[in-house]
Amino acid sequence: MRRKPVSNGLTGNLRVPGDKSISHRSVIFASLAEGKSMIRGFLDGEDCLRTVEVFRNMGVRIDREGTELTIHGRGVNALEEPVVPLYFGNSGTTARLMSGILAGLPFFTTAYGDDSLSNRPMDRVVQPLRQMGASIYGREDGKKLPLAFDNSALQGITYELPVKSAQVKSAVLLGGMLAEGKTTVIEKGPTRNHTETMLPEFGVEVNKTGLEVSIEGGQRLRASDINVPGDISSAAFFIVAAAIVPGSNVTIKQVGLNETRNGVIQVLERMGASISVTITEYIGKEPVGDVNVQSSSLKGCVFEGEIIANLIDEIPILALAATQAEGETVIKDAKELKVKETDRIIAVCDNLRVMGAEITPTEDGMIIQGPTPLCGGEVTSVGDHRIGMMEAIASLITDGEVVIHRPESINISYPGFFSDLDFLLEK
Ligand SMILES: O=C(O)C1=C[C@@H](OP(=O)(O)O)[C@@H](O)[C@H](O)C1
Ligand SMILES: C=C(OP(=O)(O)O)C(=O)O
Repeated sequence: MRRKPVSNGLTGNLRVPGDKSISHRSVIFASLAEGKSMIRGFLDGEDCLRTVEVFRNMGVRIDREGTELTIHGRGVNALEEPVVPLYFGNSGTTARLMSGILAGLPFFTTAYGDDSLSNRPMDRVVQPLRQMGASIYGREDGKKLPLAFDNSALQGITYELPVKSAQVKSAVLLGGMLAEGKTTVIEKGPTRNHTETMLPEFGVEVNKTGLEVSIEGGQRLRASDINVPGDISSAAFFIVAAAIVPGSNVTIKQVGLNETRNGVIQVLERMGASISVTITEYIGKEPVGDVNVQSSSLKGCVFEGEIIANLIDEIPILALAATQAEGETVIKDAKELKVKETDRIIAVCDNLRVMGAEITPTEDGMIIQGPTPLCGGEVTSVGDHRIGMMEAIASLITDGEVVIHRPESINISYPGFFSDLDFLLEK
């Protein structure tokens, strides 16, 4: 794909597609529940559609009309043994959350992923689930997909998370929901909290005190309708675009502003971006609102520690913002980037360097000097949706054409990305 730099800013109001984390969880919880759930604003990107397919293969009727799903749940006990291997595609969230469920189901399942997912660590969920009594087999002794889950009764555990990961927290809690007794997960620091805030909407009691979350096994889920807010991780691409392209004024409407997800806004504010946020409503426990951003000069900053988990998927696009900021930006404590769809430390640095950025990878992040004018060239998404979108936004400010290889990976989380971008560029 070829993208040309623009001479005008981005303007207008936009609703971005539904939140990916909330869409996955809506499908999982509604499929385990008894009764009919309607999910509105569902993200119809490839990753979330994998989660839908997984439950269809276990006998759940899920009707989809665009971004509206009707899920005809019949309860956990009505799930059927799939006759085919389950395919998780590129989706880490499907793989980790579903491992918690499959480990606790009374039948045999196998699961596999694409090349990228097959190289991502699964021991982080397999290990605690085995401690709960799960029979899990897999490549490299269960460190990697493909995995197989055999019928075994799970027992609740208390588990201290060795990594800051909402996927691992969720896998253990979901295993705990199907186990006997109580399961407690203790986090090293806050991570996105959608699992624990959404389960009560499906009638499941979850107790959270500080960094400890507990669930009693054997609880039944009842159907619930969910309205999915816009995904702040998708909005982040246009928020940064508007911040760095002169003459921009963009409002992202009805976007999720959950406090465990809004780090990108906090960091951009620290960098001097002109952003205003208005919370307009609460959908369930999720604050939702509008984010207005106008172009302004940015300054470099250091971001590290607790906020990293809160903006982990936004680091590629924040790195681009940093190339346009005055001075040095240092990103630390972000080693988890190495085990995403690609090694995002390397993918971000390699591709931004092609465009002339001064950026150096480190063990747990990167160091960026700015501001640097960016130039045209050939870059690749390396099959990683967030890298592809970052490159498309970078191409707005280069001095010549940018060729983006493998742009189709963007469909993983944002199928209408280019038409939304072009809409904001129309005058
Ligand atoms: O729980 C979730 O929905 C997610 C958690 C994060 O992963 P980790 O749990 O691996 O940090 C994030 O990167 C991913 O896009 C979605
Ligand atoms: C890391 C991501 O997703 P997942 O882990 O679900 O593949 C992401 O969307 O940036």
